[in-house]
Amino acid sequence: MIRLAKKYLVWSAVLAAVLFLVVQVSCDLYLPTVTSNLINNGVAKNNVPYIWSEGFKMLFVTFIGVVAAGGNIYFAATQSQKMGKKIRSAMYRKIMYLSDQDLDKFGDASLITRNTNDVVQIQNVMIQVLRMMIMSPIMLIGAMSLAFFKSPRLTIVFFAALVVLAIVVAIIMSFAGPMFKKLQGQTDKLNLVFREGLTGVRVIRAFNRDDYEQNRFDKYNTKYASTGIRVFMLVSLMFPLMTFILSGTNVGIVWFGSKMIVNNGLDVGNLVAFMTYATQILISFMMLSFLFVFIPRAQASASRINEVFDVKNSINDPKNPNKIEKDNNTLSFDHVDFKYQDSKNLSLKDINFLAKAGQTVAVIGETGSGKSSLIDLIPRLYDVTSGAIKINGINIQDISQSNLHSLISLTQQKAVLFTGTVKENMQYGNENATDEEIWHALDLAKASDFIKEEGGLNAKVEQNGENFSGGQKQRLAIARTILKDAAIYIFDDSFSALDFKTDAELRQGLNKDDKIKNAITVIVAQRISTVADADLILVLNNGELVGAGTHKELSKDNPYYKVILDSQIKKGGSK
Ligand SMILES: Nc1ncnc2c1ncn2[C@@H]1O[C@H](COP(=O)(O)OP(=O)(O)OP(=O)(O)O)[C@@H](O)[C@H]1O
Repeated sequence: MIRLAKKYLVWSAVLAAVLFLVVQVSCDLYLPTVTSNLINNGVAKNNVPYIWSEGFKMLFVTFIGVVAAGGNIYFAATQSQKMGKKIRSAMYRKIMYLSDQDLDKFGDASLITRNTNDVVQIQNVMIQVLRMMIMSPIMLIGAMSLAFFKSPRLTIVFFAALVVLAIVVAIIMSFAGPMFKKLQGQTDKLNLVFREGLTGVRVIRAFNRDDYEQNRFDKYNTKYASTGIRVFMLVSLMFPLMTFILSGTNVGIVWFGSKMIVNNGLDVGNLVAFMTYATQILISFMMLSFLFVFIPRAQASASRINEVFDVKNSINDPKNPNKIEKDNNTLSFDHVDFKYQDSKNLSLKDINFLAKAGQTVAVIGETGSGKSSLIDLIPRLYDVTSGAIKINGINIQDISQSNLHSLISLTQQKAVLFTGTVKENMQYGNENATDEEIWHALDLAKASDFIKEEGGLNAKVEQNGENFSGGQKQRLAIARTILKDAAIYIFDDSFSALDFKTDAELRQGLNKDDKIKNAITVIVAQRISTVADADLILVLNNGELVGAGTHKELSKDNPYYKVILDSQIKKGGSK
């Protein structure tokens, strides 16, 4: 947590919070002395003018104390909130730059918990640190010295109380600390199950697994709740125990104090002041102990946040990058092997091919054969395990990622749309695109008809594009891809949600478009009809390239391609 505080707190504001606090504590510590004087020299001696002057002094000191407390709360609250804001943005920025490989290590649910719940834990503790953690020690030392000054013998009473209090706090903390850590881990699991349930709600209903999922959620929810109940019960125990100790201390002070008034000539005013100091000391100690209960919880959150900040991006830019311009480009795979981090086997083995500007490369193969993996390597969502991917003969690892991404336009298997308008979604592809260009892209993607019906470019796109059908979402994603002026257009199984007629019309349209005609197009598909026109068809089987050629060549003598072809002819789905 210190590391996060060092980086994200503004030290001048922290200093201001401390200064206000010092003023507040000084006022709080001075008040019992004024009270004591008022009783000893005013009330006891019936000196009314003195009572008035000390009374005004008390009011003035209280007013200054309240103003200083306000100042401290202002700086403590704004600093802790701003710290939270900065951590959230920094973590979001970090996550945006991490490769898929790095993100896979955490999982979505955990990253969301870290960026919300964990940051809130730190914010909550930080405001207390900027108040209590600074106030309590000053108050403790100040009140102890002043109380000792008033009556050294009576201090023995609250020293005894402090020892009892310390033992109680130590016992409670030793149990509560690990439980708070456990609670954070359980929050992660709860969020994971909740998120899975939410995204898979249709599947759950279709398979009638509502009860099963409900039970699964309840299991984690119960675990979370029971840890929560145990830890908060434990922490709540501190209140009655401390009140008991506090009251006992006051009884002790009054007991011994009254004897000392009779036998040793202790002033009544000094006894009253002493009791106030004793209360201040015990309350400061209580506050400090509470903080020490909550700090381990925030510390656990801070470690989880730091884990994200500490991840070294496995995909980096070179020190002296080459530059590739968008002009008559080539794309080649040169003995490419690829293995996912946690996987034992290679997902792609020795892939070689070359595509030139104006050509369409299609990738076909059965489920799990490595088609998406091959596509994901081109924009460096993952890096090759060995071999090289080259554009214009230059290894893509030798150019900057921004240069690489400027050359590529991609539609992924699952169409992703953002909340906003159709126009805003389209401008992801090209932020300067005119309405005319957007309509042209929508026309090509066979999306203009339903967008007109929805009310045009300002039609709303809801969360995850849920106000559009699967096929409509795909077409919008395709339109966005087309809108970008790129050297390589990639469509990962993007045509599968389209009917045969739309699929054929859309591809014909693409072939006529000036931008796409002169670029390299890479299409992943399951249907022979989608790939048949391609200049080069790559057939993948179990991560290996088992065929490369045109439809004519492959249908003649490639057994793998023929199996796919035959299966689709039988289903009546061939060209
Ligand atoms: N993130 C991942 N981590 C580990 N293994 C993965 C990951 N993604 C895919 N794989 C594995 O890599 C292999 C190739 O998967 P890939 O998604 O590339 O196949 P695909 O041909 O695109 O399949 P589909 O047609 O079903 O989309 C599969 O064996 C799969 O289990």
